[in-house]
Amino acid sequence: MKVTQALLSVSDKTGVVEFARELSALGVNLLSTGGTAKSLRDAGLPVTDVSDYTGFPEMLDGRVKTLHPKVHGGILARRDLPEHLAKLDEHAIPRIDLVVVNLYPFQATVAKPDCSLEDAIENIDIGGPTMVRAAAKNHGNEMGGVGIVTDPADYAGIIAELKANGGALSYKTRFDLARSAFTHTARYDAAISNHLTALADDGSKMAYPERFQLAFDKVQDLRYGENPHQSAAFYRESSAPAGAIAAYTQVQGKELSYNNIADSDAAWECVKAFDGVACVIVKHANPCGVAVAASPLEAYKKAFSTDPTSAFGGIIAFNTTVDRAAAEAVSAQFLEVLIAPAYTDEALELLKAKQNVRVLIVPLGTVKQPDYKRVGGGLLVQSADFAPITAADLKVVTQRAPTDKELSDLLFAWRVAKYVKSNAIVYCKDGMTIGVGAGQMSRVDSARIAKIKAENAGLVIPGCVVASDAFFPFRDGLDVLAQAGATAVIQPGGSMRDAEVIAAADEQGIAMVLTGFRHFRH
Ligand SMILES: NC(=O)c1ncn([C@@H]2O[C@H](COP(=O)(O)O)[C@@H](O)[C@H]2O)c1NC=O
Repeated sequence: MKVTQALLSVSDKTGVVEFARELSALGVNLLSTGGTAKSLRDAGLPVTDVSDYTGFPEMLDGRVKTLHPKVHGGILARRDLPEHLAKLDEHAIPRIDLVVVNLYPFQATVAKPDCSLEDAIENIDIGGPTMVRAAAKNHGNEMGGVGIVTDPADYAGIIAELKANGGALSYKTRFDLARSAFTHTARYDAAISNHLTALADDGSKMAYPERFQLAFDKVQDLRYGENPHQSAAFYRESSAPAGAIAAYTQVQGKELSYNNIADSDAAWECVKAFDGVACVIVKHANPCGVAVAASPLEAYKKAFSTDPTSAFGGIIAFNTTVDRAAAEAVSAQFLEVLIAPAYTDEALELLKAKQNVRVLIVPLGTVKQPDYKRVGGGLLVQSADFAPITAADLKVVTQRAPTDKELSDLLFAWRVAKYVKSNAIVYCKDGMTIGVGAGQMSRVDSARIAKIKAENAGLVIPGCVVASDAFFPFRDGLDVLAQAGATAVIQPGGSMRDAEVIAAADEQGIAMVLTGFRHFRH
């Protein structure tokens, strides 16, 4: 069924004039509301104001514009039911076959820090969603129906199809548009609900709404989940920030798996924590090698040497452009995923020889999103673990203060510890990890494991520094580090036995600094 009449009513007027011009050239009659009609008329297009069409003025400050039977009858009449079409004739209501609507900018309005409740309420669109839902519901069938366009990005495709299809939209297109339209209004209402249910009785905004709606779009089905007997898919937030792993572009390699994406996130978040050139190798969501250096090649070599055994099959991330030398070096090991903000052409050329390696480009950027964790029947939500620290924030509690070199390694170790699952103990020296103890139920065991791993890798522990993601509950963990030859420790402090732990450090000539906060990661 040919599109004969379109109603255009948009807040975001991007591209609407060009779109309407094409529609008009295709012989489509244009109806429009105040501001949109003005834009079209100013561009010289023939347009009828909805108020002239219905015989009713826009009223109540725009609260009532399109809410009229002549509009909604024209949209909602089923094209396949003669009695519906007869009813339209009886009341002299022409069909509206295409509805082009996007809504008052509620999300942008409430994102403003000084947004009042009155402002928010006035930006709740009523007539728009009513038309969107009506048109989406009546997308129809093969006999005909209404097209509903809510996204300016769809304008070009619609015009192309109308031109190719004798001025009609296929059922498939109308159905696809209807699904997008219902998503559009669902997300709009979700934003309203999230905003209004976060308002406390005194009008202040609570951090977490009483009712919480989330919006995600499927990127892809995954072959399986964490294990092959689990099904899985990957979803991206509808407003995923730049800098997040979800913003990846895959340049080559096999399809990403569930574990690849989870580990890539861990590697990417960790590598972005460093200002200088850094490389992070992750296995099972834990860094097994982290280093900073003058070049990506050197950073990789240092990171790899922390734990060559675990690096096998790892995820490798750089916070800088991967050049030919670094690409060549990483290609020499078995790796699952390589992540970086950019690659030189030479590096990409070289990586082509390893077609199984998944190569991702992700733009750099700090992500401070809330963190969600599913538990049986519920969702834990918390703010991001974002707590930058400098040397000036540290409190020296031992007789000996760390040297400048120790201090620099301590800050490096603390940054790494944030990304290691608790209990985390990280031995570091010269801007690289020496041994990583991760995910242990006891801190002293983590200290022992990190030491064993350093020894297994043939690395020299004496002279290294150590970060502990949370306080030492007893002196035993500290004693393990001291006996291994560590010379300085960074930890939050705050244990009932801090005095005992500090005394143990003093006994063994260790310099200890406290951060005052911890970095649990479960
Ligand atoms: N009240 C109504 O009948 C009504 N009909 C359409 N709107 C909205 O008015 C906006 C367009 O207005 P204008 O064309 O005047 O710039 C669109 O976002 C549309 O969703 C309405 N506004 C709000 O509810």
